[in-house]
Amino acid sequence: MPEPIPIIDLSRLSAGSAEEFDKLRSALENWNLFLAVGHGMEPSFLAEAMKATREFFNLPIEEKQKYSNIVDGEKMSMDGYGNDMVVKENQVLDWNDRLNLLVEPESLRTYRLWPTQPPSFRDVLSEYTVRCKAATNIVLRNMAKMLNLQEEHLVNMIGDNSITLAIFNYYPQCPRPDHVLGLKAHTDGSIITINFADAEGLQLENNGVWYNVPIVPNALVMNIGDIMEILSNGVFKSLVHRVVTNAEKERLSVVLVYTLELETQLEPVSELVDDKRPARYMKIKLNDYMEKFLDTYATGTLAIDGVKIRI
Ligand SMILES: O=C(O)CCC(=O)C(=O)O
Ligand SMILES: [Fe+2]
Repeated sequence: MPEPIPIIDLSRLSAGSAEEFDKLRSALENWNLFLAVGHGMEPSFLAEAMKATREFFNLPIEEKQKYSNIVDGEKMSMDGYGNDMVVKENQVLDWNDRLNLLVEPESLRTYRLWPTQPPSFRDVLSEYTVRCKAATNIVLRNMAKMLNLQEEHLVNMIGDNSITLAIFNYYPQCPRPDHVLGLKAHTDGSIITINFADAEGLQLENNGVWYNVPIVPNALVMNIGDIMEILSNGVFKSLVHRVVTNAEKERLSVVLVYTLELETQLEPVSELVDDKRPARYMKIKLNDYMEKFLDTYATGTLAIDGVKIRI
């Protein structure tokens, strides 16, 4: 049994604590994930964000459909309310209901798809976006140090046009939790992902074993995504995770997925490639990677496996 999933205090990290830095390093090495406290968001603010999410999903279906992700009756857009795009005959569907909203860059927000009910939803999401960014930047500065890069290297890669997606997940009670997953096993197409959930259900894979990610009040779950694995030339690994269903309880999660500009050529940072450690991932435009990502997600395979260079 490995050590328990570590809880990292971001305020200690930003104050330069060497002990917290080592703890974060070991969390990332052993789990590809950690729980973050000291992120500066008051419990009352997090409760408000969760309440707004719950109130949205509690709306009548006709109300939620106003934000549907279906364009012209058939195509699905990245933004909006609805389930996964069904793109394959053999697709395994998830037991969940989702709302996806692009939150950054602000110029690309589709406010038409931002719920007006509950009335607090928009403001809470805008504030949540700003406050999570501060938490993410603390972690990215420390991860850059671990890679022997300049402290701002990763923070600076997230430019003004980088895409951040908010994903609101609702998992209804499920009569047969032994038969269906809330979300099938996957990695995130992110640099880093921040997840705030109201109940257990998230599981991570570590050396072929599934572990429950505990709920620690007011802690955020932060995990490594595919983009970070590629940028770091495999030093950091993208987290394989899934969500199980529950017969008695419904569950909600609010997830922020940080990516780059869609035109970015994804490849390992040049400082991390040399003769001793050649590039382990193929070069690919983020846009193209995202397309592969949706395709592989649908069939339950991993996009990251498709860009690994076998050495
Ligand atoms: O609901 C959760 O806790 C996880 C959601 C997730 O993994 C995702 O939206 O990518
Ligand atoms: Fe995920």
